[in-house]
Formats: sequence, C-alpha cells, structure tokens
Amino acid sequence: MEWQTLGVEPVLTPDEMAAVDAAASERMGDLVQRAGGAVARSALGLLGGGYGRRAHVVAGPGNNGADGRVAAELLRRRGVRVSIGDHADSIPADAALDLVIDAAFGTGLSRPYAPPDLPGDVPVLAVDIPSGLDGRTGGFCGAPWRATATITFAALKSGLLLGHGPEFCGRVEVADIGLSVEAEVGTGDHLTRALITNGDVGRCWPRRAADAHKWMSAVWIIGGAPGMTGAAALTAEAAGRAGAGYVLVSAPPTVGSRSSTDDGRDVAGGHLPGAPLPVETVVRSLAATGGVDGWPHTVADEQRVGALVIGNGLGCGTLVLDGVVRLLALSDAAVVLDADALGAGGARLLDACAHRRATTVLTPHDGEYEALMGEAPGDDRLAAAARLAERSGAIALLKGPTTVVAAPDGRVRLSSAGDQRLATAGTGDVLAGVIGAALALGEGDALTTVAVAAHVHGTAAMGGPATGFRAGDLPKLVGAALDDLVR
Ligand SMILES: NC(=O)C1=CN([C@@H]2O[C@H](COP(=O)(O)OP(=O)(O)OC[C@H]3O[C@@H](n4cnc5c(N)ncnc54)[C@H](O)[C@@H]3O)[C@@H](O)[C@H]2O)[C@H](O)CC1
Repeated sequence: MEWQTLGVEPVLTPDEMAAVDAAASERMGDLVQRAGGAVARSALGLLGGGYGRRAHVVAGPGNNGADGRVAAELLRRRGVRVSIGDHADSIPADAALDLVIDAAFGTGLSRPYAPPDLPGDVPVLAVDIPSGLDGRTGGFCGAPWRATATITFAALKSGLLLGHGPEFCGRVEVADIGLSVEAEVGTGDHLTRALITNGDVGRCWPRRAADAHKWMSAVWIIGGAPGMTGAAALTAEAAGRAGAGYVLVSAPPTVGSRSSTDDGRDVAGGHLPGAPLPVETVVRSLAATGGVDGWPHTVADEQRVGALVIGNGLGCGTLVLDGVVRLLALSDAAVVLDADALGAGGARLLDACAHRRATTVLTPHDGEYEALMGEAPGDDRLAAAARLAERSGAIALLKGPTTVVAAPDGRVRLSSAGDQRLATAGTGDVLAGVIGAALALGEGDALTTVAVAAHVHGTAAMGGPATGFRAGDLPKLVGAALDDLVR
C-alpha cells in the first residue's frame, strides 16, 4: 500500500464518519457532487486520459453508488465510454474495459457482499472502501475485489489500514470534499485515532539537548538469560542506535542453580556468558542490588535510568514473574515489557501495571496478548488494543502488519511502516530497544513517542534486503532511518 498523504492523518471508523456526515452543514447532494468529482479525477489518472477509454461503474443503492453515478457522468463528458450496472448486475464479459469503478458499498455496508465477476485483468478503482471489506476492521464482509487504487473521502478509514485492507485497497488517496473531522475526532496529539507518518517522526522524535549527558537518556535492559543472550544483545544494540546515551544490561538471576546454555556449557546465574553485547554496553548483576532471590529489592542506583526494557531473553517462571512485578513497583522510570515478560503474567502482571504512575508499555504479539488477557485479540484489533490499555493502564502496542498502539485514555495510533521483512526472529527485541531509547530521551506524549518508535522500526526495515534480512541488520538501519527522518 502506498500513501499519497503526509502529516497528521486522522483515521476514522465508519460510525465516526457517519457522525461527521450527520453534523455537516452542507447538503449530502453537494458532498456527493464533490466526492464524484474526486472519483472522476482519480479515474482519469488511472485511465491515462479520457476520450475513447472504456469504464464500467458498479453503483450500489446508497451514497457510495451516488458518488459512482456522478463520476460516470463527469467521465462521459470527458469522452470516456461509460456503462453503469447495479451492485447485483453482472458485467458483460465481452466488454473491453480499461477500468472498473467499485461504487457498490462504502461505509454503509451492513451484510456480506460479493461483487460480480470481473471481465479479465482490468484495474479497479474503489470508492471510499473496496465493497465487501469491513470499514472498521478490514475483515471480509463478503468477497471484495482487489483494488488498484482506493479514493476515500475526508479521512482514512480504519478498515483500509487493518486486516485485509492494505492488501485489497491498493494505492490510497484521501480526497478533501470540504468536511471537517475535527469536531468528531479532535486534532494533533488529542486526535482519537491517527496514522503515524514520516512527518510525525520529524516533528515528534525526541532530540538530545545540546548540554545533554549520557545519563539523561539511559536504558536498562533486563533479559539475556543463558541461551537467550542474543535477544538482550539485539535490544541493547537497538537502544544505542536509536539514541540512548547509556545502555545497561542485567541478566535475570538463576537462583541457587546452574543452568545450561544452548551449547551445553554450565553457567552461573546472573551473568551473560558469551553474550555478543555491543562493546559500549555496561553489564550489571541484578544480585548486586541486594535481593535475596537475586532480583532487586531496591533500584536506588538505577533510578537515574530513563527507561527499563524487561523481557528479551528473560525466561519464564514464578521467580521471573515475582521479579518483574517487584521491579514494576520499585521503579519510577518508564518500563517497556516485551517478550518473556508478557508470556505468563496474566492478571497479576496487568494489576502490577495498573498500579504504576510512570509510563508502562506492553508490546504483545497475538500469542502474548492471549496469555495476558485470556482471549485472542480477534478481528477488531482497535478494540483489542483498547481493551488491553484500559485493563492495564499501560500503552498497549499490538504487533501486526499494521501496528496498533492504544493509550488508556482511548487514543490510538497506527503504523503501517515495514513489511514481511520484519517477520523474522529478533525484530521484536529491536523494537523494544528503540521504544526504550525513545522513552528515555523524551518527555513528550508517551503514546506518540511509542507509536513513532514503531514507525521508525518499520521504516528502517525497508532499507534492508528483501531476502535474507536478519534482525541483526536492523539496529544500524534504525540509526540511518532516524538520520533521514529527523532533521
Ligand atoms: N462524508 C463522506 O465521506 C461522504 C461519503 N459519501 C459516500 O457515502 C458512503 C456512505 O453512504 P451510505 O448511503 O451510508 O452507505 P452505502 O452507500 O455504503 O450503502 C448503504 C445502503 O446499502 C444497503 N446495503 C448494505 N449492505 C448491503 C448488501 N450487502 N447488499 C445490499 N444492500 C446493502 C444498506 O441497507 C443501505 O441502503 C460513503 O462510503 C461514501 O462513498 C458521500 O458521497 C459524500 C459524503
């Protein structure tokens, strides 16, 4: 999916869009004329001209269909030979078409719809949303055509960004038809829901002050148990490349026992044997902070850190959960809980998050979400992320092709940067490090900071090779992406 838009991008659900329409001072007929005009302009671009081209419009019974009919008339005036059919009509198989305009249903789709068969490999322009796609979730509500392009009105709709949306909507254009969405969904940091863009990174990425010292952006990573040291190393490398001034790593204790590394060596608890940590990393034993069980009972020395990242190669078990819960209570710094820290905590972990005053960030993939919440996220990822944020009082970052970041106050940010390159082991550890660095550097709106960090992470991946991309390639690309995006 490509975006033709830059800057703060509101994202609306169909219900919110309906409320915007209802509150509009202009007559629907005027809005339909503008929407139809925008569709016609976009169609002419796809057709590469007007005179002699052939287009077919599938027009439904509502306003989406009305947009299509207006576009059909405007295209005829430009010499395009246009045919129109109802949403249920078949398209003549022998029609040598240059374009099909899908104006069957938009935000008003209320039951499954399967469009007629397309005559061959003809490009499709979808009006507002491909018909048969749920405008909120991007899930199937029928069997939509795969559009070459989608022209949507006033603002992006969440269904274009989530679920099957990115795969089925093609290139997305937002047409201004004179409607303001501000009254319904707010502006700036207060926007209910927004897509993060490159412009947002430039505006919001926290910068180091000219008189900064290293402790002003220190990150403390707790992870890298024997056999899993690579995870903490990726997080540490990423935090450094994203701008952390000081990176501390502490392995979790393996109290009263010795454990085996994956190459079969016995190791003592609390160390990082053979960890390929960046040379700048400071390794500190957790036991040195005074706990009888090897986990800290005070973090006085570490209160100087701006953010903790807990979970990357942490291992699981009751002792680990006890330790994480204690750290959450002890530290006044921002905390990112990732990977193993999310695996088995459930209600106890969520309660511990809810009691914190400082920022807490939870970064689950779907399996970790289920472990935390006792149920899978389901199709409605906006609602799933919001439920986790509300339950935990934390910022909930739900990983996926489009990352959904929700705050306990109901605001949501989306990032669709990155692609399947990121579907490889260790990229989540890198993301945790980038978020940790961003939180340690900044004092801005935490939701924006976390979402912008996810966007940087996705953008960085696009600088890597399409084949054979490894998480270890990513931290350096994060540094390069930040150089590009933050000026
Ligand atoms: N502000 C804007 O963005 C504007 C949007 N416009 C366009 O209007 C549609 C929304 O219009 P609405 O009439 O509410 O909905 P639809 O056109 O999607 O269709 C509703 C219509 O269809 C019936 N229906 C729903 N599902 C099915 C189905 N599977 N089979 C048969 N019939 C179905 C339903 O009962 C209704 O009767 C928006 O997407 C924009 O394209 C305006 O043009 C300008 C302002």
